Amino acid sequence: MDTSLVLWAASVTLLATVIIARTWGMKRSGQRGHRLPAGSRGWPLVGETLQFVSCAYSPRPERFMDKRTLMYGKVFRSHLFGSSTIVSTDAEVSRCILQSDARTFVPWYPKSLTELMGKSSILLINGNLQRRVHGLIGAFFKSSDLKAQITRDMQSYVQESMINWQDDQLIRIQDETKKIIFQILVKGLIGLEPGKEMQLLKQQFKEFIAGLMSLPVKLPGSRLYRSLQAKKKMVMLIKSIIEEKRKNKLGCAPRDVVDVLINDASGQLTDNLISDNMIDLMIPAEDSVPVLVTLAVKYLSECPLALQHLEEENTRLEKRRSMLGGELQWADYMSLSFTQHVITETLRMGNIISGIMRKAVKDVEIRGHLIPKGWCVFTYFRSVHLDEKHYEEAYKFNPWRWKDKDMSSCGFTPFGGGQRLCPGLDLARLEASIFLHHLVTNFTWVAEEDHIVNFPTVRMKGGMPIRVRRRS
Ligand code: HEM
Repeated sequence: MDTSLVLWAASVTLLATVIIARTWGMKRSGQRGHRLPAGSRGWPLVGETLQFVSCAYSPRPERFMDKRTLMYGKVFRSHLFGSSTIVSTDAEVSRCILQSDARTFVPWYPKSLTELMGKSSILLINGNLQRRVHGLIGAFFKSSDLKAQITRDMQSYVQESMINWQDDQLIRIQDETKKIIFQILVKGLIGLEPGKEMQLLKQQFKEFIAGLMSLPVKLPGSRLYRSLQAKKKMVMLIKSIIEEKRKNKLGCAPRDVVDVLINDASGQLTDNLISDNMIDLMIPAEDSVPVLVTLAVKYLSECPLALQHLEEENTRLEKRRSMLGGELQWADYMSLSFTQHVITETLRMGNIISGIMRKAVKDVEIRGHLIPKGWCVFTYFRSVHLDEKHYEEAYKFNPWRWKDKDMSSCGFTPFGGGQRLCPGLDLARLEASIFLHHLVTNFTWVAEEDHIVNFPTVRMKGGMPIRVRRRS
C-alpha cells in the first residue's frame, strides 16, 4: 500500500480516537458541566499505587499529594489499590464527603480487611443499623458511669505498670501503653478482667490483626486464613460471655458495651452481630490510642518547653489531689487545658488515621467536582493538617497554637466526622491524659533515637524507647 495512504489512515484513526475520547470525557464530566477532576490513571492495573506506597513509607507521605495538588489542584483523580479514585486534600470537599450518608457514599476498605471484619461490622454497615449501633456505643462511651470506671481502671493499670519501672531502665512507651490500653478496652467492651481469658484474647487478637493488610487469599495456611481462625476463637469466647450475661441479667446499669447492646429492644442486634462487632471495635481502638501516647512522648521529648509546661500543669493538679485526698476524676483530667492542647497537636502532627476511603454509590457532584458512581474517594486529612494556610509553621510541634484556635474551623478531623465520627474520641483523650499525667508527675526521662513509620499504620520503629528516672 502507498505510504501516504497508510499515514492518512493512521491520522484519521488517531483523530477519531481523540474525538471519541473527548466526547466520552465530556459525558463523564456529567450533566450541568460538572467536571471529573484532572489527574492521571498511572500505569495499567497498578495505577499510581507504587508511587503512593513509596511516598507513604517515607517521612513525608503527603508528598504524593503535594506533587499532584500543584499539577491538578486540591481535588484530583488517580488510580489506587485497584480502584479509580478521587483524592481530596481540600478541607471543604472532605467535610462534605464525611457529612454524606449511605445514599451517596459507603465505606471502602481493602479486601483482606472486609473479609476479616465480616458483613455486619460497624465499620461496614450502613443506614439504620449503623446509626443504631453507633448511637448506642457513642452514648455509652459518653456516659459518666463509664468515664468514672475507665478513669479508675486506667489509673490503677498505669500505676501497676509504672511501679515496676527502675531508675535508668529502658521503657518502650508503645509496648507499655499497648498492654494497658488493651486491658482497658476489653474491660469496657466485654467486661473481662485481666487473667487467663484476657491473655487468650490478646494472643488471638494479635494473630487476627496480622492479617488485616494481607493478600485476600483464604486457603488453609495463608495469613488471612489464620487470622479468620483466630477471629472464630475470639467470637466463641465472647459468645460464651454474652450467654452468661443473658442468664444473669439483673437489670442493673450497663457496665460494658455488651451490656448495652444486649439490652437493646429493637431485636436487630443478634448475638452474632454483637460478638463480631466487639472484635471489630478493637481494630480502630487497640492501636490508635497507644500510638497517640507514644507520639506525644516523642514530640514532647523534642520540645523541652512544652514538656516543662505539661509537667507544671500536671504537678499542680497532683498537689491539689494530695491536699484534698481521694482519686482524680475524669473532669480533673479534662480540666488540664495545656495537656489537652498537647494531645490535639499530637493528633494534628501525627495523623494516626491519615485519611479515609469511601465509595460513591451514584454520580456525586461536590463543589463542582464530579465523583462518578463506583469510584472511590480518599479524603486525605494529613495534607489538610499540615497545610500552612490552616496552620502557621505546620511542621512545628506547637501545642500553644490551640489556645485560641477553634478546632471546628480549621479542617481538623483526626476522628473523622459526620455519622461515622469516632465514638471513642473522648475515651482516647482521657486515656492519653491519664498516662501522660502519671508519666510526667512520677518520672523524668531521656529519649533514645527512634523515628516514625507512616505505613501501613503510623507507629514508632523502635517503640519509642526512653530511659526513665523516678522523681524524688
Ligand atoms: C487516637 C485514637 C483514635 C483515632 C485517631 C480514631 C480515629 C477514627 C476515625 C478517623 C474514624 C472515622 C472512620 C470513618 O469515617 O470511616 C473512627 C471511627 C471509629 N472509631 Fe475511632 N479513633 C480513635 C480511637 C477510638 C477508640 C478508643 C474507639 C473505641 C473503643 C474507637 C472506635 C471507633 C469506631 C467504632 C468507629 C466506627 C464508627 C462508625 O463507622 O460508625 N476509636 N475513628
